[in-house]
Amino acid sequence: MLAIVVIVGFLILEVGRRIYNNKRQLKELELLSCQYGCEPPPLLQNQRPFGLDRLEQIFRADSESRLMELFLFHFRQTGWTLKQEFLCTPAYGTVDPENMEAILSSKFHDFDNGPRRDVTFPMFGDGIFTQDGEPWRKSRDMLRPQLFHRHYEDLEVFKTPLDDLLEALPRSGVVDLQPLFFRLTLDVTTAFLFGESVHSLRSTTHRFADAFDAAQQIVTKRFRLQDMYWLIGGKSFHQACDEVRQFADEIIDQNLAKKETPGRSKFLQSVAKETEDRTALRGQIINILTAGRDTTACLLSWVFFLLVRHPAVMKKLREEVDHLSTLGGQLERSHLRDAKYLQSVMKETLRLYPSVPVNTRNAVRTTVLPTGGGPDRKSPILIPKGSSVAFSVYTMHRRPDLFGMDAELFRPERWDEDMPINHNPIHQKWGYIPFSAGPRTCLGLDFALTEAAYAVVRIMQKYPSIRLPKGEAVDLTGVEKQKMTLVLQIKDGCKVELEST
Ligand code: HEM
Repeated sequence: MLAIVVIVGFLILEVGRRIYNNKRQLKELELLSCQYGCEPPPLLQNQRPFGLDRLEQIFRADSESRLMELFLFHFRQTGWTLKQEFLCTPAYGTVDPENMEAILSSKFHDFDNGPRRDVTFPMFGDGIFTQDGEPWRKSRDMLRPQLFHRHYEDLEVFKTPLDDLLEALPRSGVVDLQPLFFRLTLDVTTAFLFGESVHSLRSTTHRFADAFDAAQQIVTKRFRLQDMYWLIGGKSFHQACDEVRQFADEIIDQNLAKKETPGRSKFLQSVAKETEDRTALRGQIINILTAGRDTTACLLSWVFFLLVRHPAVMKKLREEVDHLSTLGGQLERSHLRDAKYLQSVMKETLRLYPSVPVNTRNAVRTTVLPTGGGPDRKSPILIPKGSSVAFSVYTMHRRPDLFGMDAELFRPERWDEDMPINHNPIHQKWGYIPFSAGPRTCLGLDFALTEAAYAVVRIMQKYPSIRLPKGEAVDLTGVEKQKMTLVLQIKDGCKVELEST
């Protein structure tokens, strides 16, 4: 009896303590709100208790391959910054360049990556992508020089994988380029990191790629559940992660054992020198492999998807590629950078289809974002400690007030015009961020654009005719079916009809 009284008493005290803390926290938040002139952002209305309809909508839109369209609709319906209640937890969303600047740069220290580390750790291990704070800073300082363009200025690292890709393509006929681009970028990235490609374009068995894909698929599902990620895992996940790790270890061992030979990876040797042990080295390598493979494969897939649906753009690009072919000598990175229209085609593709279309950060302390609140949606908003803020670069890149009334159209020429985004320095810097921006901006930006540009040129040089196959759908941009993993893929692939001379 006494025990029951003690337990009940304890429960009453605990509930009282929580109510008191909540009230105190609310009061503190109100005070801060007043101090900074904050007003609440518009609330995405729920139709069902606990925001269950939100979860339902997300699963339905995902199964219909139009998740990005749903997010775009939410922002258009509500405002460029919004709040939503999701399973009793408030969460924020924004596509305002001013807020992006705060989250990614001026208030960088108020945010971290939230559950990202726990969600991905079994697969990625410890590395730049899964770290925050001082360990992240150290990784970034160590990796940045390894990705300088002088390491691939002569394009040598891309050459053999591209030869293999062209070999794998038919002389003429219809082919789905998307899976081949995933193999290409795996071969390029492993060649760069390990000094030795896994040659997935040459072989019929893809042990590493299969394990990598299997583990990554589960990681994607864990991401969806955020704090409840631990519900998904299980034996198959850990098996796939073990295989990724085993494979990485094998290839690292082989490479480190090599003497000074051309096949020896400078990247691996340099990172090994600065890394404490094998586990840390493996972690960094898997992190970069993940960052570099799918993102670039998606860029290439969307480039060709759009080109075959826009013959005038294809024609203009071909003129530039033909001009490059007349230059003679070896193609170099500088030639690709000077190919202005090709650069605009890639820029426009990443505007409409940024490889990382949505991302999140978590507030590590209560903070203020500069805009999105109140009736005019221009007042600062308060972000309480622990809240997540999602940002949809996909939606921001389609804002007509930033890119013009034809923002939904694929038109590379816009990059030579005076777009609304150019009229405000914050918009100009933070309104177009396919590679993110600020202290955590992508370290592989130049590598990726060089790789993709080289692939486009080599493919177009081999095939004077690349067309849309008969029967392939031509939808408005954004209406086609999309597959959202950690990156944005084309659901039905990128089918093109090739014809070589
Ligand atoms: C079209 C291709 C690519 C796109 C669109 C892209 C985009 C991005 C984005 C949006 C981020 C920020 C992620 C975040 O903060 O949550 C990022 C980070 C990163 N990317 Fe890329 N990326 C691409 C290719 C590459 C390649 C090829 C490499 C390396 C070979 C690479 C290495 C990295 C690294 C190391 C980071 C982490 C930076 C940090 O946290 O400090 N990326 N990338």
